[in-house]
Amino acid sequence: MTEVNKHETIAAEGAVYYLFGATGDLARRKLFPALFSLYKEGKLAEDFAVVGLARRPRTNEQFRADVHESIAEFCRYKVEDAEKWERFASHFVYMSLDINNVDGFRELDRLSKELDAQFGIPGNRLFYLALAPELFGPVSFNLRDGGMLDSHGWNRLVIEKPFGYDLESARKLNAQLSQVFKEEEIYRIDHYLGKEMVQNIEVLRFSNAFFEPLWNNKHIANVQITLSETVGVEERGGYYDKSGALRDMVQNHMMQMLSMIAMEPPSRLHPEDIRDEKVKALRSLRPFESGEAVAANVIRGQYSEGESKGKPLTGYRQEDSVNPQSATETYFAARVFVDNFRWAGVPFYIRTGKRLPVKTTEVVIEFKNVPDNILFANRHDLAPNLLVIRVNPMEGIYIKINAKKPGVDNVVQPVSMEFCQSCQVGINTPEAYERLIYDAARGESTYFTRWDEVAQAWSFVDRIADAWREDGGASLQLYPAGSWGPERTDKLLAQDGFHWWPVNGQAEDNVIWISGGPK
Ligand SMILES: NC(=O)C1=CN([C@@H]2O[C@H](COP(=O)(O)OP(=O)(O)OC[C@H]3O[C@@H](n4cnc5c(N)ncnc54)[C@H](OP(=O)(O)O)[C@@H]3O)[C@@H](O)[C@H]2O)C=CC1
Ligand SMILES: O=C1O[C@H](COP(=O)(O)O)[C@@H](O)[C@H](O)[C@H]1O
Repeated sequence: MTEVNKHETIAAEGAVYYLFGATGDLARRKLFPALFSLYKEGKLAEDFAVVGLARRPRTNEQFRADVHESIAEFCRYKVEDAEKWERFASHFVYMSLDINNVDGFRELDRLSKELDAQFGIPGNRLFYLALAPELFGPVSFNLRDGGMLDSHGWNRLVIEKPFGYDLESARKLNAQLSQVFKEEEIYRIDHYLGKEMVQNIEVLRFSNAFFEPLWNNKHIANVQITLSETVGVEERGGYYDKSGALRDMVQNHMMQMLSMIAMEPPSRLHPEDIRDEKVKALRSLRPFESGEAVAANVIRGQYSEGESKGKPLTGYRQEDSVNPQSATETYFAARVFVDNFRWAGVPFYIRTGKRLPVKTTEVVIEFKNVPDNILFANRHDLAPNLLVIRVNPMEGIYIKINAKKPGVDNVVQPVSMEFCQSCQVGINTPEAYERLIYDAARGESTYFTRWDEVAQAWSFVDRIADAWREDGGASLQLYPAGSWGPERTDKLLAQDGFHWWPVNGQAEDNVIWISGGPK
């Protein structure tokens, strides 16, 4: 085991995990594999049970076979042998239940008591809602009315995104959940917060003398956040066409990453102190006060037909379950400002889109240049220092610095030094959902979004959505699938004298890599 991976394993307290939506896509691709990984690593001991819940009928055996199939396909650990599998699978049971029928919840309570007794579980209950958002309210009411919240242990509600469609609907949803659960019992998932390198942002900032003193507008020229995807809308057109990139990626993942880069250091490492600082950063975002401000700073794109690696790609409007006249954005870019003492005047450029050339999530911190120095032959074209945080799929950081080119000419050349975390511990290790389920089971809420964060992010995003609604689609720009989005995105930075830095390790040719170079 490498240094990076050395840690003490503490099993979460025993609990029953209620997986609502157990026959769905998220459970199959993410949740079953995450539970298996936690079990393999000893983070789930033997005192747990998983109850799969959905309407369609399944026997326990069929359910366990589904779980096995999902693990074989998606889990980073493999099932070793039949005996070990049987032991793990014996913790899984299935119950057919319609969320709208309270009687089913009473029966679930009876089953829960049997499971508590069978596995020695002290009445702790974790409800994971992998369901369409309109079911979050009804399921909460029926959990309460069906007597599911009256056991001796704790109750926790884990809910998937999207948390509402706008601020108003999010408020309504929150009001429903608050009738049943206290804020500290609600764990709102943003899976980006479960990613290793997103969590690493705080560590890099606050534990390095190299970075901490420079983390402000005196030394940072701009910040660039890219969340690019090569996939199109795939089979999720029904959901995505109503959502678009703004609601699907910006309101949650992008705002969370931005708040972690911009936040002040918390005075204590307590979840509430950290979340207080994040919400303060979100509150400092300069709101777009008019349609003109949105038009000048925000780019809204949609992919049209294009190609990638010689393969033709269809346009968004030709995708299944998408309105052929859709004005939904599959691309978003913006220049935003955090109007506080630390960040005044520093542009944050953010972009996300589907059908872009590479799958990558990266943050680039571009530092201001040093004053002109007469000693250097090429002093007028020194490259700025960069700190690049690679979040996904490759994890790690690299910094770009300037060094003397060997020889007598006093020429300065850019060199990069890299810490490649993926090279040490593998790609996407551990998966975000593992960390988040484990945290929820331990009552650790730092990497879940608190209501005021969600509300603040919606109020920022709603102004953009309002402006777009008013312009009736006029601001939508098409970009060929497989390209880097509408051309205007480059102009947004050029106006300020900047450009997007290459992502996905596509560093410029003239950079020398001190540690092997990007993978
Ligand atoms: N899939 C993904 O990658 C991601 C999903 N999410 C979010 O996770 C949630 C679930 O998504 P996903 O798994 O893709 O959705 P699916 O449509 O694949 O699954 C929905 C699940 O809900 C169950 N269900 C629907 N209605 C009822 C009902 N009345 N009573 C009981 N169960 C019901 C369905 O089972 P049955 O029909 O048998 O009742 C099914 O198991 C959504 O909020 C989504 O936004 C978030 C990020 C990524
Ligand atoms: O939440 C979502 O995230 C995924 C991208 O997640 P990543 O971990 O693969 O970067 C995105 O494809 C999806 O549309 C969105 O709902």
